[in-house]
Amino acid sequence: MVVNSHNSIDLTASDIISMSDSFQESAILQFANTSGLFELLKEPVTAETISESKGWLLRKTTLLLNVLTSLSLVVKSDDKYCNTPSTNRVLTKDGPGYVGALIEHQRLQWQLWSKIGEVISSEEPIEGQQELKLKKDPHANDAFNQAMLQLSKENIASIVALPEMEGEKYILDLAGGHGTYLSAIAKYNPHITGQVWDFATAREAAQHVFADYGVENQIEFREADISKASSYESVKADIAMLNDCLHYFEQETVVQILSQVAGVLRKGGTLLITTIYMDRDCVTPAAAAGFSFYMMMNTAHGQLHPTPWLVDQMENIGFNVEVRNFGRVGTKGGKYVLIIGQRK
Ligand SMILES: C[S@@+](CC[C@H](N)C(=O)[O-])C[C@H]1O[C@@H](n2cnc3c(N)ncnc32)[C@H](O)[C@@H]1O
Repeated sequence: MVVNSHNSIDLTASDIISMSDSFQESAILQFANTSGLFELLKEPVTAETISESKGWLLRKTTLLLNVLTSLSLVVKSDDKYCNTPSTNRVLTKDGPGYVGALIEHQRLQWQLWSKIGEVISSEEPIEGQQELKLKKDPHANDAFNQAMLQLSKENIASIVALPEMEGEKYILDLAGGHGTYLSAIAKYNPHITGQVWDFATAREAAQHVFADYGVENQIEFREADISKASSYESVKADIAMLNDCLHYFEQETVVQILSQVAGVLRKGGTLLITTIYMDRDCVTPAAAAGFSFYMMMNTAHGQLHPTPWLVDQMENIGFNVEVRNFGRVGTKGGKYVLIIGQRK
């Protein structure tokens, strides 16, 4: 790999072949996750034990365990295999950073990703995209909501700690899905009330989360489309959140949503947006361009919006805006930001 004078990378043939091969690693990881293999590898065990407990052929089970070892997901010592500490943390159900639902959500996208040509030619949602799939596939819907919940966990403490969360406030968690942000805020401050707005497909997950946090008396779920002006009629709020959701919409709709949200916020009210950061060039950081394409694949109107463009729109609408780095820096230079808008 050579970095040339324009900072683009001159890939070698071997880089390109690795790029093409990388689907194999995804498939292996996703199969191990969905089959429950990592739950069996919390303690050192032989390939025979795994093969018997799963009903898999011993020779092929051994090959799977060896390749998982080569991928650093498992360690092999003598004849026994065992999860690495990071696999225990991230890929077993009682691990503190468990993301198994997210990996399952990715696994369920194999068929969709074989249809890039169809997606790129269609204005309408196609089979396998979220608009059609989540309504009719309870397993996919559950994996999606749990995946989003798992991803939000890293951000919750920073949102709860914002000074804006003090006092008696009415908060809207727009496209709030599982409702974890608002539940955590309401648990921290019993004077908080509010609503989580999302589609019917998120209701059950959100109601479980409200009960887990013990905040059912403070907040409620409302089935509402955040892109429709009618959803905002007669609504007033002190704080609105648009966390990780503006990438479901084309630019024109984003501007409408921001204006509608500005219209419901009281003077001095706050709009919070968490998002993956993207530069104006729509290419950097590389992780952002990848995520933008991922949203195009998963939804009919999805794409990530450049963060400076979002800030411009908010300022035009009448917000004082601040952008803070937020959460950890991801792979391929990816980073997360919290955009805070104060209504003038
Ligand atoms: C990536 S999830 C984010 C959930 C939550 N805000 C978070 O940050 O974890 C995006 C959510 O937007 C919801 N959504 C997408 N389009 C919507 C719309 N037009 N109206 C309401 N919710 C919508 C989806 O159903 C999904 O729950």
